[in-house]
Amino acid sequence: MTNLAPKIALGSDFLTAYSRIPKKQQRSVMNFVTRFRANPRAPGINYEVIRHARDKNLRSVRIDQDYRGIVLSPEQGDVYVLLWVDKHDDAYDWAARHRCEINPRTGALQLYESETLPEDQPQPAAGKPEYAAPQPQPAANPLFNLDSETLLSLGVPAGHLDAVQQLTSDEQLETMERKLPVEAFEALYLLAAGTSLHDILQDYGPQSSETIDTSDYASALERSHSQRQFHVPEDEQELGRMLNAPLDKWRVFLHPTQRSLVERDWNGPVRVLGGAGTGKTVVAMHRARWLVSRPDWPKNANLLFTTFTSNLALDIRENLKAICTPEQLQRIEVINLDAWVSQFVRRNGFQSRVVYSGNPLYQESWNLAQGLRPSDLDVHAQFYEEEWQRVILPQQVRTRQDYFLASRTGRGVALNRRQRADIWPVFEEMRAQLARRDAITAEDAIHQAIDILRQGQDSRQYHAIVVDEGQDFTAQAYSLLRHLAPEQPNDIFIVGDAHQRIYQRTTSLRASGINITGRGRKLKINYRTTELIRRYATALLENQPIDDLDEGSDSSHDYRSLVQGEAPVVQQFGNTQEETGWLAHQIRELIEQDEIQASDICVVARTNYLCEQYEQALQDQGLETWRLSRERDNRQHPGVRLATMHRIKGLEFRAVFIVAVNDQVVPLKYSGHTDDPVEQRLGELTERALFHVAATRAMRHLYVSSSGKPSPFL
Ligand SMILES: Nc1ncnc2c1ncn2[C@@H]1O[C@H](COP(=O)(O)OP(=O)(O)OP(=O)(O)O)[C@@H](O)[C@H]1O
Repeated sequence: MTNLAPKIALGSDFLTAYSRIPKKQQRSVMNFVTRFRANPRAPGINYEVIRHARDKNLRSVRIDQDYRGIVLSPEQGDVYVLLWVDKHDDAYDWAARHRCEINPRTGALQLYESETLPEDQPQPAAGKPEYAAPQPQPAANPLFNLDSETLLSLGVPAGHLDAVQQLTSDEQLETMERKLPVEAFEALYLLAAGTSLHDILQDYGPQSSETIDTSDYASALERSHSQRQFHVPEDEQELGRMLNAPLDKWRVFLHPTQRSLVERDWNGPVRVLGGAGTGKTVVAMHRARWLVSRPDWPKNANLLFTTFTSNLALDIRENLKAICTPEQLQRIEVINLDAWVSQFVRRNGFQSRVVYSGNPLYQESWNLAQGLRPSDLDVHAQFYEEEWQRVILPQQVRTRQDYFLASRTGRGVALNRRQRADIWPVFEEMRAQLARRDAITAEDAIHQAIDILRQGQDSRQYHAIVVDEGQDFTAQAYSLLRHLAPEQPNDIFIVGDAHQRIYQRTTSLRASGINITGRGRKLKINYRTTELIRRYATALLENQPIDDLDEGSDSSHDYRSLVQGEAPVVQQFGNTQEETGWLAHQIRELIEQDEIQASDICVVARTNYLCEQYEQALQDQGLETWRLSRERDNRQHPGVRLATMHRIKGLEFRAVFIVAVNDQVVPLKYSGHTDDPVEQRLGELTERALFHVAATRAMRHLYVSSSGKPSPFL
């Protein structure tokens, strides 16, 4: 397929190279790219042949006196791909070592390093699966027992088959990373890590049975395997956005497994799982953009993009600006669900304020309701709070009669009918006390919202809904969402990860009327943390029952990071003073030696009180600090960040210090002790999940420290 207008693509590596050159030259590159995009055949653009090039289709172009761009400019077709930019000699050197070609099996446009000259390169017949390159001598204990044909189908270039078949260890494979096309390395890495060949071929192998034309670059650019590395900007605005944030690769380069979730019609609700850092939020944002930019998106219809925490909603609102046009943005309403519910019920005449368990109005009401506890029931005070949270609110038990019928599955203490009758007044009183204060729980407010919708009092509807942090939504919240979007294709798209559930208990989508049968998917590549940090964080939840938001279970055995780096550092100290001394020293080293910005370092503690203490200690040692609040973290603001484990959810930092991981702190010894073994187990799971969330925020460096007796989790 050949388009009439020239096709201009930018490579991901081009943007990385561009981000590294001085600002002044970046301006020249910007001007050049704009001119180039307007007309790549303009007389002022001189394409120079590169001597000793491994790839005969690469040319250099002049940016200014010192800098050169490297462009893939094949003879056939009208396609130009900007691959690299650098100082003159470095650019030529880079160009001499690289190839950019269409893989004859997968059809992906691939960029990789090659040692062979074009004439020495073995050429598999395009698209024909009976490639008969000279079979290399396999190693005695090969890492991969795969024939050439299979390796080609995984995206390994013909010129590297021999080297791959000679590999005998993971370490050797890692040394080949730079030489292999990114997707071929990824496929081999995952294979070596234990993913089945069948699964790898599904994700990385040929995506159709079409015969690949290795000279048709325009078609190659349309394949999702190419689009993780190469992007054709839609217009001048998009080009500007790419060059203004060259390292925010998530804006344009989706992984094929991410893109396959975003750019397609789904015949109903979809649930996407994925460990921390696998790009769930990125996928959810692209999905929202894709939906509202469709030509058939109804005029005046809106998409609801909802989250559990308000902080994440703030971030998403900001980040959507980077990928959406103003018209698309107007169609997307981003709001955390509690805020949405609160606004909705108020608009419909209910003036109650939504309150949570830490709120003084809530606490006052609770204390008064506790006065009605029967004296002869031998249960701990905490039992009532648990009963309220696990039975009364989720099932919307409103009368004594309802309570007799309510399911108490999963509660550790059995209650007979008389006992239920005896304790019911406590909960009735709690609601009455809240009402007296014009307050309502979030759960009751959701119930009210559903009632309003059921009665047709307000007919608010969205054409589609996207949910992030799906693990923290209650069954009732999902019922509400079900009422807010008509059942139709592409109606609800949910991303979540129960390993990170820190606010609620298990959810069942199907029990809330959201049927995802056949539409459950999973993301497996962690883009954020190093593999060793990922493993450490995952081990914190080993052997714990983790659900899939829909009555099934989820495992993390196929979740990986391809980023190499140092192992997490775990340190134990005799007292807090020693720990904070070490902390300040490490932070200084990161800033001075590793050149990490203070604002890219976060110290995390279990409670606000601990955050205050550690903040003071750092300030005493002369370090500037910044406490993360409910506001969006503005990285322009200087200072080492401090946050609780709850607050750091959804964020990421180059270095994370989890401090005071002490006995009685992690897990936090609650003031209200529970006797219920089920509650104890779930409480511990939540504490582990919190620790896991904190650990998975670290991109490159993770430090975990304790003083005094360490946490049993260490
Ligand atoms: N296709 C991509 N290309 C480049 N970077 C990506 C891509 N997808 C995700 N990332 C980056 O990976 C990191 C994690 O992404 P994101 O926050 O969407 O993951 P998540 O699964 O929602 O994480 P968590 O559940 O831990 O909050 C971010 O820095 C994001 O920019």
